[in-house]
Amino acid sequence: MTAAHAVPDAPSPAAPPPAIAASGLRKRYGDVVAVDGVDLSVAAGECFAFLGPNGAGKSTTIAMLCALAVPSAGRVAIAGHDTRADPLEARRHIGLVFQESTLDLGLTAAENLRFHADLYDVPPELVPGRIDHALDLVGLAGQRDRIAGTFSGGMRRRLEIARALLHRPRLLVLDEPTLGLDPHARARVWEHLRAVREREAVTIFLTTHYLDEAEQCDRIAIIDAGRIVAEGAPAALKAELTGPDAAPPSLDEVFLHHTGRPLHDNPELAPPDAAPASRPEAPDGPDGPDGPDGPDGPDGGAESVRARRLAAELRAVRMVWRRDLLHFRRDRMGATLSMVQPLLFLFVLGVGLSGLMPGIGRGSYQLFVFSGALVTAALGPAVAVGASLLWERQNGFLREMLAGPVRRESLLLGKCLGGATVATVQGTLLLAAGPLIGVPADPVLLVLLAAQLALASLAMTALGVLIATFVRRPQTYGTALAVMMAPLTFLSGAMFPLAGAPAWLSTVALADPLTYAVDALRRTVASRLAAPPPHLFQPLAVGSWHPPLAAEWTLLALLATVPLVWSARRFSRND
Ligand SMILES: Nc1ncnc2c1ncn2[C@@H]1O[C@H](COP(=O)(O)OP(=O)(O)OP(=O)(O)O)[C@@H](O)[C@H]1O
Repeated sequence: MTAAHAVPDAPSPAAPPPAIAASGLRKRYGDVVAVDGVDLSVAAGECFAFLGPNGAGKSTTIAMLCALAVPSAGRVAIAGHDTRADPLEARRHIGLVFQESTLDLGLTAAENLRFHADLYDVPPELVPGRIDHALDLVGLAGQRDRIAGTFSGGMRRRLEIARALLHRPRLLVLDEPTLGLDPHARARVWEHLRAVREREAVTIFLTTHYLDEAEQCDRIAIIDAGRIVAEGAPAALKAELTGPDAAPPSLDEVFLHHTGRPLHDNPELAPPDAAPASRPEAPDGPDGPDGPDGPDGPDGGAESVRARRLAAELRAVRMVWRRDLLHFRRDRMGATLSMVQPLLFLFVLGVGLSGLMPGIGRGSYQLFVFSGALVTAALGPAVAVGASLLWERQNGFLREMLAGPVRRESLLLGKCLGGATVATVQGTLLLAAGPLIGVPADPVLLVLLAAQLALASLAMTALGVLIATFVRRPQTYGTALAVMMAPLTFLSGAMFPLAGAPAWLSTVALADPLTYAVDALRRTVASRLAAPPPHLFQPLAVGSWHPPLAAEWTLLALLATVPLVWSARRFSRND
């Protein structure tokens, strides 16, 4: 990957800005200085390899280059865009392939690409052509409708490369693109990277532990203990070691000379038998269905930039929301299981407990617990969003979303709207059981209940997401929920009238957000009943004051927005 992409000695006035211009980059984690004053300049069109032993600072450097970690000192500009001043614009010009897979393994190859296109605001009319082109480029044209989870490791990597190229970035960053692949899969990845190089106007910056891969790049930098210890074309680095006339050493020896240890002291990373295939003929083909820059290139004034960005944020919200709905539609088992508890609540507890309460007919009691069953139906899917955020943050698609050119608030909003929609649908399904227990089949009532469920679902989702921002492991979140769910449901008055409970219990119940959701739904049901038993259907009391229904709605709206804003602030991009 050398001759056709030589680095210019000095930029001419018409030359594009460097793909990467980094100066004095430093990153400190507590006492650890991970990166210690790195300067890098990678020209547009160059292929640049970043080498270093484990822990040298490669991934940290990549995180700073991609505006995913804020440098402790120093600056980075990507294609002329400063990552501090305008991280979103800088990210628009980067296609990033993480070290670990960030595909959504439950979606097809084409769906993964489509969601990426939405995230990066690719004009919708261009998306089908770009998907075909990108899949073709990495040899996956026949696999577009296959679920990504069924792909081999090599195919996943190639799909990630296709995905990273979909928005036509100026810079393709690959963190160990062939780590863990067998020699054949490794050679295939490189074959396609070369095709990318030939056919797309893209700069490639990659880290690798394979020196034969680094050797194919225009330039190499070796980083050790956070500092760049050598930089130059592979041939020049070798020549430096021995002088121009002597037999050139291997890149291994160059690495050993600069770092004091061989790159492959980790046996897992020893060079495999098969080197990547030699450079193939440049494949024929267009720059892509819409030319090298595409029609979504840079455009005019500040107004149009603001409008474009707002549209991009809204599109990202819709993308995250649609993705959650797609998963819900595919997960029939999950949807069915989460209806079991509310049905038990309504038809088993509703019948069983009525016998324990003297003077209460079974029918009345079932009507009474109906609102609690609705909240229970929505609660499961609502709080599952917090868990899914943690799982996806740890090992999945969320990392891809966080690397995108959209604000984290948009991602969280999309996630919360997705969870709230699923929760509302689940609750609304239970509404269908209402007439069986005497809830009037009144369309106005059903619409009112569905609207309240939607608001309550958004509040429960946002509260779950907020809790998720305080814990690191999904398991911890699961434990926290297991501890909290039963008391919160019990205290909400879902099963017994709070008016009849000891004063201290009714006071504690006021701190439970579910109380307001249950009460608002119950009051709405009662408003349509001919003669609701007054001892069961007493509205919530705060001292001697009965807050009006509108106050409960307002509180639920606040319970939705405050945690959402709070979690957005806590939602760090870079861990
Ligand atoms: N979030 C973090 N908190 C504390 N220390 C960190 C963090 N991330 C990285 N480090 C430390 O910074 C140093 C550089 O880590 P980094 O992951 O950048 O190295 P690397 O060259 O990418 O390593 P590898 O080849 O193993 O992926 C290491 O000492 C690492 O332990």
